[in-house]
This record gives sequence, structure tokens and C-alpha cells, in this order.
Amino acid sequence: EPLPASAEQTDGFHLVIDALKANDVDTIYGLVGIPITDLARMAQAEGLRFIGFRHEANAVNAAAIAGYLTKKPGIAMTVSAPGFLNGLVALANATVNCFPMIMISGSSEREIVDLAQGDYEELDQLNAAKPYVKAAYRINHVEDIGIGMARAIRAAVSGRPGGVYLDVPAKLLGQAMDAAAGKKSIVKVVDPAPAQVPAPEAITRALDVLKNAKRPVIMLGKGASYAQADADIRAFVEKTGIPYLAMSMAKGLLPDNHPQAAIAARSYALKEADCVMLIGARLNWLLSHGKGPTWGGKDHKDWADKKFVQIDISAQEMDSNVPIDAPLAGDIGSTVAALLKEIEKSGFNKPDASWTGSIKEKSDANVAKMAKTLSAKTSPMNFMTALSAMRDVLKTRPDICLVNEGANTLDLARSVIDMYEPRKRLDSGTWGVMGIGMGYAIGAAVTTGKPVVALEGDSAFGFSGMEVETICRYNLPVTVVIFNNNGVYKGNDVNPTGGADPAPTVFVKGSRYDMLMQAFGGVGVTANTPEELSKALTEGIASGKPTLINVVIDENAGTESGRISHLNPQSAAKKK
Ligand SMILES: Cc1ncc(Cc2csc(CCOP(=O)(O)OP(=O)(O)O)c2C)c(N)n1
Repeated sequence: EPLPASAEQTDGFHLVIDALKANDVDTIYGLVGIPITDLARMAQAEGLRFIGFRHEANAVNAAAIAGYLTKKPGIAMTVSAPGFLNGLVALANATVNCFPMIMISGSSEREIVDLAQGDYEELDQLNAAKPYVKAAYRINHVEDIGIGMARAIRAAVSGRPGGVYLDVPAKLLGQAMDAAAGKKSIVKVVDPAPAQVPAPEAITRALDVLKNAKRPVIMLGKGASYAQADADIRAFVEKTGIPYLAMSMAKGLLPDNHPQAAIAARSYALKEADCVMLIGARLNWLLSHGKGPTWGGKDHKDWADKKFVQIDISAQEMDSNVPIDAPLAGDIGSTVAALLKEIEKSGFNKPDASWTGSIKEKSDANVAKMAKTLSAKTSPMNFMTALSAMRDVLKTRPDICLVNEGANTLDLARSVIDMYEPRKRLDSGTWGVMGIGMGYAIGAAVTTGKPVVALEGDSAFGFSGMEVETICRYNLPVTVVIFNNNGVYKGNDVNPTGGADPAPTVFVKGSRYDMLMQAFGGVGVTANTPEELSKALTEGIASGKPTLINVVIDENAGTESGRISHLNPQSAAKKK
């Protein structure tokens, strides 16, 4: 007997989907299983895309990069306990990188977990997540799904963006309620990331510090890329005439060949600058915490004699880790707009040509030095000769995203491959984490609809390589390029015992990663020369088809841990 219209019912499954759709979510990245398989089916039936992965970490990485690219929270979905834990690493990485996303995980019934009665995949996921996320919520009652999802969305994108955990006990999905009341309970979040405008006196103070500087430099961080205030940021750099540096994911905010780019003279600029303006860049390990020899200091504790201006959406970021002379607490778009407005009114004298000229001189000399290394002919290829071939191809397609991870593959590509548009370089980021490759490539391809090139060290690729099947299943325009030097960092280590086990850093020699892509119907090619690499890369991008290029690199090439080998611990024990 059908229920009377007024008594029509809805349920938790449908309200989760309604809440996502009401907030313009169109894609979920996940891996199904109890208790979310039907939720995924229903989401797809209701018009959302559900991109199914082979490991939760890659699904969560895809959601994270979707959040970075769109400023809307990426949505990931996992099963309980082990599926949740598999996703947690990438959720923590999203939080560290300030990428807005929500990981929704099914969970066991509270009463069973709270009494440790031993349920299928029982774990107190909410409390396990809390140390690694910006916010964590559990929804226990179906009528709270609307407001719970709204809070998760606002937490992900407002203020400093980050990863949010949303715990969905299995029982919640099955709970029913009156359909009309359910509809009313859905919340469309109003202004989820409100503008945060800095105080006028902070603007004046910052411009005073910059105007009094003789040798200023601007450091753009990925926060500046995320802001999507591209025109104003470019206008600010050009109107002030201050030389600028870009952290790896901020490359392309201004084209790397811009006349004010100081990237090729980075060490000189950081050492000699008397004033540094940080825009969406934190003074963390990547910038030696703002002190020490990188900044012209005597030793790693020495604060060099410099003034710092910093724009950050979190006021608490200031003085981390050196005193900030002119803090600008606000969102980057509003802050740069306010600075430009003040400059329009009160003017700004560009730095003396002796400073900009000295940077240009250093840059030109370093570019010339690199050109020599890049033009060398080697067989087998080394990192630089392979990167030289890639650079020439990628220069013709500034619109595509370059995903990049590895050690030498990451460090060298960052300086060799120029970027010309914002938010096109997606890499290991703040943690220097390996394993983001295929997840970021899938997230970028699905989000942008554009071709993606994923340039991978062979070890780095191994963390997420099974997603090659996912790339083929959705026929994504992803070209994976693996710099295959037979090992972690290099491939020439030997087992000191002479025993049968390979050295800890060595892989199977002559491995054919290209056959992995062929196994799932994609195009697989091995490239032994720069010409073969250029041809395969050009064709891969043009085809729009899943492609993997296995690039044979000299196994003696490379440096252990790339640019950060100095971080490896050294024994203090006195040698006899
Ligand atoms: C989750 C995680 N586990 C281990 C590590 C430590 C590491 C940093 S770089 C790297 C791989 C280097 O080998 P690869 O062959 O990719 O690079 P290349 O020198 O270009 O040939 C590892 C394992 C990190 N950062 N994250």
C-alpha cells in the first residue's frame, strides 16, 4: 500500500547525496566496500561521477588536488577501518598542504565500538583522524546530515584550507525520515570561504617596509597559486618591480621566463636580499625556516639581518620561524588588492637597477651553465638530457598539468621545466611525499578535462602505479613518464655482503613499466634516446589516450635523496 504523499520518506543514503549536490559537488573519488557500495551506486545514479580507485590513498590524493585546483572541497569516500586508515595518509598530506577536501568514511556502529565489542572493521575513526585533519565530525542522526555536511564544507575551505574527516556510521545511511523534512534539512553553504581583509595600518606598515628596502625579493608560495588572484598578483609584482622567486607549485603564476624572475639566481637573491615578502609561502623546512646560510646567516640558527613582510590567511603563521616585521593577516586576493590600491594612491619606487641588474646577471650566468649540461649528448640518457627533451615538448603545451615526484626527478625537473600558467605544476609539496603521482594525475585530468603529464621517478611511481588501470578504465588523457634508473635515487648500489639480496635501493634491472600500461589497453613505449622520448611524449599528449613512457636512465645517474641528501642523519660516533 503506497504511503500517502505527506508521509513520503527519504533516508541517509539520499540525504548525503542531496547535501553534496546542493553544494555543487559533482565528483566523488573513492573505493567501495561495506558500508558505502550502495551509496556510490546511488550517487552515480543521481548524476555524480564516482571515480573508483585501486587504493584509497590515491583516491584521497585525487580529491585533494581537485580541491587545490577548484577551491571547492574535493570529496573522497572510503570504507571503514583499513580503508579509512589507507586514506588517512593522503588526508594528512592534504591538510599539511592546505588543500581543501573532505574524506567521508563509513564506520562501525558507535555502541559496538564504544564497548569494544569487536565489529567488522571496528575502529574509533573519528578520534584516529583528529590529529591529522583541520576538523573532524561524526553524524549520528539522519536529520543532521544537511548541517553536518555544511560544517564539513565550511571547515575545508574557510580560513586556511585543509583536510576534513566526516565519519558516517553504517546505521546512519539506513535511517529514514519524512521526505519534506529531509529536504528542508539540506543546507547550501553561504560564502563558505569569506574574504579576510587585512587592517589598513597593516597595509601601510608593509608598504613602508618594502619602500625602505634596497634589495627586496618576493617569494610566491602555493598559497598564492591557490588564491586564484593571478592578475592582481602579477600586477603587484610588476608595479613594484621587485624580483620574485616561486616555490615549486607557485611556478607559472608569472611565466618562468618573466624579466623579474629570479628563480635562476635563487641562492644569490635569498642571501643578498635585505627584505623578503612572503606571499602564501611559509618559512618551513623548504625555506630552511627563514634562517641560516640559505638566508646569509653564519650557521643554521643564525637569523640573517633581513626584514620580512608576510601575507598569510592565518595570523598565527606570523613569526614562524623568524620575526615578521610587517604581518598581513588576510586572504591573499583581498590583501594584494588592498596593496595595489594603496600603491595607486601613494606610488612605489622600483628597486635600484644595481639590485635587479645583479640578479639578472647571476640568472643569465646560471641559465648558460645549465644550457651546457642540457645540451650534452649522453647514452644512456641521464636526468638532464631526458629533461631537456621533455622541456622542449612541454613548452609547446603550457596549458597542460605537470605532475612531478621522485628525488632527482623532482628536484631537477623543478629547475629545468619552465611553467607558464598558474596551477599547472602539481608535486610532492610541503611534505615531499612520494605516492601522489597517479592520484594527482587522475584528479587533475578529471577536474580540468585537459591532458596531464606525470613525470615520475621509478620508485615514486611504484607507490601508486596500480592506478594505471584506473587511468585506462576512465580513458583519461594522462601520459606517465617514468625516469627508470633501476632504483630508489640510483640503481647501482650493491649488497655489501655480496649475498643474493639486492641492495636496499635497487630494483629489477631493465624493468618494462610500459608493459604495465599495455596490460590494461593503454599505450606503452620504452624510450632510450631524447629523440624517442620527444616523439613518444608528443604523441602521448596529442592522442589524449592513457600512455606510459618507460625512459631508460643511466643507473649511475643521480644523487641519493636528490637536493636534500644533507638531511640524512650522520653518526656522531668517533671513528677509531
Ligand atoms: C611516502 C614516502 N616514502 C618514502 C619517502 C622517501 C623518498 C624520498 S624520494 C624517494 C624516491 C626516490 O626514488 P625515485 O626513483 O622516485 O627518484 P629518482 O631519484 O628521481 O630516481 C623516496 C622513497 C617519501 N618521501 N615518501
